[in-house]
Amino acid sequence: DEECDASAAYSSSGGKICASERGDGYGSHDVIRGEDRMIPIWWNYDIDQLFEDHFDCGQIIYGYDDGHPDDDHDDDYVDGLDDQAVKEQHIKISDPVSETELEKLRYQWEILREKYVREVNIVPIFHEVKLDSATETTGVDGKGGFVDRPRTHGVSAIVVPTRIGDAGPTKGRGVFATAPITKGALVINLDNGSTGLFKVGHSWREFAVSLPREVACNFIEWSWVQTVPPSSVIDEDIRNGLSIFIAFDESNLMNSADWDDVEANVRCGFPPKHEGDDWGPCRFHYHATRDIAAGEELLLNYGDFEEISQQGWVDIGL
Ligand SMILES: C[S@@+](CC[C@H](N)C(=O)[O-])C[C@H]1O[C@@H](n2cnc3c(N)ncnc32)[C@H](O)[C@@H]1O
Repeated sequence: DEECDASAAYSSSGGKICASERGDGYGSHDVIRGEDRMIPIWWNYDIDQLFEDHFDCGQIIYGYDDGHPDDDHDDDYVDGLDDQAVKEQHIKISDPVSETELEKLRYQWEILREKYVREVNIVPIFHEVKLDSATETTGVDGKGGFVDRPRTHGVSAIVVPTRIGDAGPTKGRGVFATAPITKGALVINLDNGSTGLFKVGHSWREFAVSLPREVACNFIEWSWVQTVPPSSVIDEDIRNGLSIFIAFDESNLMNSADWDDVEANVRCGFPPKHEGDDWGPCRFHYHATRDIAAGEELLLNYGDFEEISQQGWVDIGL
């Protein structure tokens, strides 16, 4: 095939990469021509290769495109922010996220939830759909325009009053309290029948590559890997042990405090009854570590539930 030969490159294993479909933002037609079979080029990609090479997410996701496309993107989060600005970021009153952006996010959560229910559903999702009005305009038509579509709501894992706000140029969107939250209060309940789970890295990879580009990039950003401890010796919950999780609501917009060296105000597990005792195990509940004022950003320590090294992704096959 001439078109393929003209632009052919060779993979490290010697297979020819047919790049004729490159540049459409999906890349799912790229194949490595092996001896006698065609393997999609993304087949063995790890999470970073999916994000960078397959979807080129840096071009469309906040915080990555800072004019230094060759930089390791991990450094971009802190580029240009002095320490004081970083420390103050979580208490400043955030700009709201536009209604258009919110509609797009809600629509993307619906796409992910519906696809998960159809194709994976390892833990049954309560697929609650509530119609406010049949005529409300919401959702995108795939070309950036809006189409008429009934407004749907899923259940949210966040159980306190919050809104989505702009958390700053490097962080993207974040979750902000809209009313005071008392120390020890339940903030997030991921045990609410609205959290997806993958046990095998490759099924998560296949799910990701079959999504439209922007949804895929968000899906990759929002997924996390966690080793959940059993609640007792006879607990055989399939969610125990190493899994990839994805929430289908605004809880997946919570940013990390430990990346900015500020104190987290929300923590996975159960607060101790007596000051100074240990927190209970981190499964699916998150509580306020102190009183939180209206306007503050809700911040977790990602390090409390996933390894900072991200070794879990490697262990699960990504
Ligand atoms: C679970 S999402 C959080 C929501 C994300 N801000 C958004 O708008 O979609 C995780 C991603 O948020 C960003 N993030 C979270 N905490 C951050 C921080 N402290 N500084 C910079 N970026 C952060 C990173 O891009 C990370 O991969």
